Amino acid sequence: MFHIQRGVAPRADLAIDLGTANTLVVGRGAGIIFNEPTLCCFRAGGQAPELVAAGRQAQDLSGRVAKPLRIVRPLKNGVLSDMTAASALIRYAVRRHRSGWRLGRPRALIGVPADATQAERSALEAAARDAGLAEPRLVAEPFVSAVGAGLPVDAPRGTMIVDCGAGTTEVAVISLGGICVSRSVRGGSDGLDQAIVDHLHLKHRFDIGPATAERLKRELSSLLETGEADRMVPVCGLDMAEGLPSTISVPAAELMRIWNRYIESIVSAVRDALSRTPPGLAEDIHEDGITLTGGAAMTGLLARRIAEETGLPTHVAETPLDSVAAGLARMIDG
Ligand SMILES: Nc1ncnc2c1ncn2[C@@H]1O[C@H](COP(=O)(O)OP(=O)(O)OP(=O)(O)O)[C@@H](O)[C@H]1O
Repeated sequence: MFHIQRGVAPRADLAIDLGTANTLVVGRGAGIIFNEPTLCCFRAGGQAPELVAAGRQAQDLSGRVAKPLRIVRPLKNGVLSDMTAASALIRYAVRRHRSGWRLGRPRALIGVPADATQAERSALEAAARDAGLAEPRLVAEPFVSAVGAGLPVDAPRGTMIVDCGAGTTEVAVISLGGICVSRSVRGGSDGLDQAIVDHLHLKHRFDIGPATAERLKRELSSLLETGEADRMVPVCGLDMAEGLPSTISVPAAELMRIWNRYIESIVSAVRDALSRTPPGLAEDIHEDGITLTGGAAMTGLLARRIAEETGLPTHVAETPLDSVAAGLARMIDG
């Protein structure tokens, strides 16, 4: 069982939800003080790469830079893939609010996937220290998002949370302040973007950029949710045969297969977690249902399909994108 370390949280000055797609920083007593994409833009050359932009400014440059500039995603599948970029982003995210803390390095609470390996945890702690934070403490993200969603995590009652992020989907059964069962699917909603890019490239010989893939994914998710799969979706990009910018129309139904694969992997993780849940806690989940958090839960499609496949009531948290940050805020505010 993953138990939260009591007494650690109230001592933190700030808390960080370093997500694959979005990074949020919460200040003690100040709420969310930073909420921007997890992206950096570096200029190569010299001894070390120079940070040119981070967060929203880096996103504005994404898909539009050429050498010596390079867009870097510090995380992949929920865990650090580039220490230098992660540490630069953390430093950037907390810099404006440094004056709010008393002298010294701020102490931080940081969310981490429940199944992160020791090496992945150590890398995150090292990046945080390198960014000027003291005593970084890690907490399991599904637990924190359950706190943020207002679930009764301390009660002697089984609660199931599915945190649907960009890089990882985490399923957890929580009771008495700890995680009893957890399952992870490495590869979250961002995998859909890449699958859409690959599909258009292979089937239509048509290339699109990351911003178009993200927009297309959201548009498709709402069409599929409202049962409008027969609609044609205009896609703007580069026609590879002609070598010219162009617009094509693709039936939403054609991309349904991509969604199905993603949803099936989540449903199978939920089923697996349920099958390993002690019967008493499973009965509680049968009564209370499943709660979804994370940005990918924004589409009702996911909740509907999980409810259909498990027969359990499935709810989306009130502000799914901010659940981890809301949980971190509650923990550091004591
Ligand atoms: N309306 C929507 N429909 C579908 N997907 C959405 C919608 N809104 C946001 N998303 C997706 O949610 C993801 C971002 O969610 P979130 O911020 O919870 O992830 P993260 O915390 O950065 O990732 P992780 O926890 O996996 O490291 C992105 O992949 C984004 O495309």
